[in-house]
Amino acid sequence: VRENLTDGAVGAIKEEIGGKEEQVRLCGVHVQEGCFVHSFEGGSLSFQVERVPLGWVVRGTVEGRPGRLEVVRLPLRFPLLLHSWESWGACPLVDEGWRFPWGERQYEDWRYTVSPVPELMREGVVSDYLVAWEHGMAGFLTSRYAHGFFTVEGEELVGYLEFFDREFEEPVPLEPLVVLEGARMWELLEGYATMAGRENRARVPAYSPLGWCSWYHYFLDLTWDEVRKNLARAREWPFEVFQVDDAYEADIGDWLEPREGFPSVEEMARVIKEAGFRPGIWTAPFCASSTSRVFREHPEWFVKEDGRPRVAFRNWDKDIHALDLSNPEVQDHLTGLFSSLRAVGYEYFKIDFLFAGAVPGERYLKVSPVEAYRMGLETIREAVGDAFILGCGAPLLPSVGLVDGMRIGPDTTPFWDRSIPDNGAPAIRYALRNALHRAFMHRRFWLNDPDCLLLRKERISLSEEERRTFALTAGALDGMLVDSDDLALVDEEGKALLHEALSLTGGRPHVRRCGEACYEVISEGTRSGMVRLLVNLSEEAKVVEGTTVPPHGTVLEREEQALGLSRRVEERDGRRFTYYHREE
Ligand SMILES: OCC1=C[C@H](O)[C@H](F)[C@@H](O)[C@H]1O
Repeated sequence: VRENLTDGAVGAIKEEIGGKEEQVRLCGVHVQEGCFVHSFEGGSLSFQVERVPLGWVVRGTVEGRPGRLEVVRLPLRFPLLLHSWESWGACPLVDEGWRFPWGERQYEDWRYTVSPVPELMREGVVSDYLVAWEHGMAGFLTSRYAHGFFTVEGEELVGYLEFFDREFEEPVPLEPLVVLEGARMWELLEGYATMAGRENRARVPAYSPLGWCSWYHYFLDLTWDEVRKNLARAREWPFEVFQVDDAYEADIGDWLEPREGFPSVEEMARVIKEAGFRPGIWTAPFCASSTSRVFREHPEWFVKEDGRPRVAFRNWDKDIHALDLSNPEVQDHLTGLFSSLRAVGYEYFKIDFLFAGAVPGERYLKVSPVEAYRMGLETIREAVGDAFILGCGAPLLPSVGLVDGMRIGPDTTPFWDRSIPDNGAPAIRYALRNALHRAFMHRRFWLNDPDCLLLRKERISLSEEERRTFALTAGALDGMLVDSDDLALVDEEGKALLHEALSLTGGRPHVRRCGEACYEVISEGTRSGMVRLLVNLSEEAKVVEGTTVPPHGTVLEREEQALGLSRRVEERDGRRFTYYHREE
């Protein structure tokens, strides 16, 4: 169905990028195949440039004290797809003159959710890990030592590797960089994600757990009684996982101590398992509040600033500190916590606010924040074995290969957007936009989690159309489907919507932008054959190839009939070949 690029389109693309190639400079060298050495004050970089289909790959090693290393300069073309370093971060398509819409107190209390180098986003435009434009993209394939990002500088896009104050006595691998041009943005992003997924040995579970989560109905007002009520009703639903979210714990950081009114975490797991579900639990494992026992008893375990534990962010009306994940005692603490939770029966771990593990500061080992973060995540991965890990509020590229699912957008909300700025704050509209803009990561990095479905008609300010838009988009994108309602408030229509979303999963989704805040998702091989979903996130109706899509709405076309296609299936060598043909 996805028409190939016509000769004219290829010609136009070549025209657009032709001649700009010599404007691509790598460490100051005009891009060309070969091996190069680039010296900087305090060290040197040896790199090789290799041509690949549609672009270049740069690999190499770096030693000494690189600090913030300029790697590439590219011609600047708007509109730009900007990318943010962690789950909740905004991924907008922007035009010249755009500036990040900082919220009130966001810089003081939340700046490290925006970027590990937030000061840059105050003055200019930063895109973390990758950046893309109509027919091109540039991106780093790994983030093991350094944080890779791009800035807009005059008429150029400049790519950097931030090593913070790290010094390397021996050469270490450079985070490989790819520059791809000559096809549509979404196709290039899929190609990039395939390369990066392989580079990081991505974990992609064969199936996506269907579940229930307490957060988006109860928030911190959850009671054990409400958990048990939903557990009883969940038997009438197709859930496998039943996950208790934030609210059960005595304090942030004291995960094995239940809040008053809750049983032990062991008892919670036993009750959930006895009801026939796979127990899931939420933690923010790299965080501890200033009032927590773990912080009071081990202040030396935390990332410092000028010798004192720094405040990584503020939430829950508290100062939250970040565990120093390079400290062996902290790693032992995390191993003890997660092996205990695994031992009492938890099979699904939603680990949240992970960005805290990568905030800059003074640590036990002289490693970068990125290295420390990966030490902490590797510790949890090893402790839980084959259990499912859902990352959240997580630096994305350093997490590939260590988590099974990943939240790829801001929190959903029981309202559309209430004119909330597009800066990572909770809003279902931007959760959907991120799910569409980051669809290229799905099943290449992990399973994408667009956040929870809201199916209830009461105590919610979403229209039926808006609830349907989220559910069907999550399904068509083959995203994780986790419901978050008081099940007593969900009627048969709501349950049917979950099943309709489920029927759209299992395919290979491709996203194409078809106008301002309007998208086409085509997915082949879903549970209901090929589907095409038009999604309109804007405030006015949009017409896409003759089809009118309502504001905040969708139009779903199923199967080949709706698409004017004939289908032929052939079984050969034990494999099924499905051919779709459009009658001209
Ligand atoms: O505090 C609970 C919580 C915080 C973050 O926003 C997560 F994204 C949201 O899903 C919820 O788990």
